[in-house]
Amino acid sequence: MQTLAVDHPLVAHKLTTLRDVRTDSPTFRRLADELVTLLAYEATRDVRVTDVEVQTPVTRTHGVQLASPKPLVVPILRAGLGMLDGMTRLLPTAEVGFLGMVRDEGTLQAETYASRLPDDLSGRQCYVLDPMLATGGTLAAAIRLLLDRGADDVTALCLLAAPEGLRFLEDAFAGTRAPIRVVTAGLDERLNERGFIVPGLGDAGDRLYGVV
Ligand SMILES: O=P(O)(O)OC[C@H]1O[C@H](OP(=O)(O)OP(=O)(O)O)[C@H](O)[C@@H]1O
Ligand SMILES: O=c1cc[nH]c(=O)[nH]1
Ligand SMILES: [Mg+2]
Repeated sequence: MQTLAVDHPLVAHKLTTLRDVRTDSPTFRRLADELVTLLAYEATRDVRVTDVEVQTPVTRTHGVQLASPKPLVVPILRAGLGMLDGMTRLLPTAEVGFLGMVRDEGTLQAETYASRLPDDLSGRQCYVLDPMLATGGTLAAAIRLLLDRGADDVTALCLLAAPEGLRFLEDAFAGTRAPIRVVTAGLDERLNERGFIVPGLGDAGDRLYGVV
């Protein structure tokens, strides 16, 4: 597994405001959206393309276009929905699948309550969106679902990742043939006793959409 923490002053600036407890939901949503577009630039570095010819007003030349089959973007509900527009802005032709997952705040185990994905993901590059990689249980279950359907390349985009979660994913997918990458805007210190990322930004779903 490869991990990339995007090191860029604009990313750091937006992430700092996102963390701030005083940032309200509308601002949080806008910043999350902007951050994803910056992360997506790095996360799609290996997106598959094919060579094409293009006629400019001056001459014919060579270029590329996104290859088939189209990439699949998979936001993990609820908080991952806040990253979808920022991603599809950069990859407008991608298809979108959905996974609904919730972590039991007592046991920290992830449960899948909704799944709307193509049955066959053979040869598909998949981009999973989830702002928080904490214990890694949610993301590991999501990546496993995609690999089981044949995905051969999975990149997760996270706003924050904890070292514990990254280690969990490393162990879970050690020896997996398909490339697996995590691209994050911030690599935080640790998890606290409630499984929250420290310093973190709190509950991403609540900050985006309100406390449920
Ligand atoms: O790495 P983990 O320990 O599994 O935790 C991370 C998960 O927890 C949060 O979702 P939550 O369960 O709060 O659902 P929500 O998006 O509906 O708020 C977050 O959005 C991740 O999906
Ligand atoms: O810090 C955390 C951990 C899990 N889920 C969140 O939304 N925040
Ligand atoms: Mg939540």
